[in-house]
Amino acid sequence: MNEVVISVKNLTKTYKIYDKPIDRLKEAISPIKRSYSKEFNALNDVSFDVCKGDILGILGKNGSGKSTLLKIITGVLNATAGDIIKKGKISSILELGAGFNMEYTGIENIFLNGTILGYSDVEIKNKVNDIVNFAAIGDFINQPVKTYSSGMFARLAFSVAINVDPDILIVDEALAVGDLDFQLKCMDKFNELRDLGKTILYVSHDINSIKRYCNRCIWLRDGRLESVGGTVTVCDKYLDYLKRKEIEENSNGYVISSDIGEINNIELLNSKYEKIQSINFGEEINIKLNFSIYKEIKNIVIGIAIMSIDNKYICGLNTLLDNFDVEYKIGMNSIFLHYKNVNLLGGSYYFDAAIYERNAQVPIEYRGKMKEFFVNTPYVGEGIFVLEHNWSMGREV
Ligand SMILES: Nc1ncnc2c1ncn2[C@@H]1O[C@H](COP(=O)(O)OP(=O)(O)OP(=O)(O)O)[C@@H](O)[C@H]1O
Repeated sequence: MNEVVISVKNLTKTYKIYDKPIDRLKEAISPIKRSYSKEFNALNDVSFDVCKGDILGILGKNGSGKSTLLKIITGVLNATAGDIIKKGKISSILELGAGFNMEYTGIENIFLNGTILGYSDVEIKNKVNDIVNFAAIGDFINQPVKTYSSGMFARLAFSVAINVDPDILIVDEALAVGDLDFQLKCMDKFNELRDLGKTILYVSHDINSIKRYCNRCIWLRDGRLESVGGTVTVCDKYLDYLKRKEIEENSNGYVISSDIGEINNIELLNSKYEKIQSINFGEEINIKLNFSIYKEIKNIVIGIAIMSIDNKYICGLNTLLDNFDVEYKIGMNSIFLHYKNVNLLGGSYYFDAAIYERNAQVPIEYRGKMKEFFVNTPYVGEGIFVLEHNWSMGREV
């Protein structure tokens, strides 16, 4: 069991919200202590642990409470309730240069920040050269920071945060500071800290970068901890949630029906024809579609499509395209569709199913979003699916 370096227990942060600015004053001077505010929980009973060496990704939409959580962890904000236990020096790139004094020179600010972090003068002197070289802002290092451009300011602040040898580093989307050279240096430093086994808390809206760097994730939703666990699982759940939010409610279950036939249900089966609830990446599966035909009709076509939950058309197959004759009888029928390798990337998808007349033009019955399924995928690629592939250097395969 790894050593826990941050333990967050039942953390709640409550703000008072006022409809009008004047209400704040009215409340402050009300002789009968009348309330003019509503309470709002930016964080609501959040608990999780971070272990030494974890790179914890923090996911959540705008306003979900990520910065509030990080500010409480770094100590610039107090919680309303709950506890945090922290072990080690925390350096944060959360509010770049928040601890800087604008009248001081760059060098003086390096000492100021180092002292705030608890380093002695001698320890800071040993780090100054690294910080100055990393920031690479030339002679400006001896000028007051109020004369800096915003880019220079960010470079120095970033350089201090990342070079002070923290035990725990908090990075908030800020790795994209400065020009390409500086970004590459930052990424190298980030990798170096990771390889040294430092603990990193990383907030980003770029889910692929979270998947690339983090081993664990938390997802905050409206101030509550919605999910905590392995990166791929939490990211895929979060992506599903984002996609679902995007699609309109009324796009659920598009149906066309007639009295000629009916689609009864779809079953998801593994290669041994046993029922399954979810699919593992690359798995061989079978789909059993049960349908009924009530009236004689010349030839029918069966179609099954896979749609992503944000309604992208992933793969549509039908018996006409595959030259497969559907030999139906009046009454209940079953047809099987065999997929060899389901190389879909992780997340939720739907099956649409349809019965068409012989030209696959007119639907006898169409059932949209008929069955939802989930694909479990390790982090093997980005996008929607992974084509079978291999790499080679300097020669054709
Ligand atoms: N001082 C404050 N008074 C009232 N509400 C606040 C205050 N500070 C933050 N909030 C609210 O708390 C919620 C959480 O804010 P927070 O900045 O933590 O979100 P976030 O997840 O970091 O968002 P983003 O991704 O946009 O940075 C938001 O609804 C925000 O409006």
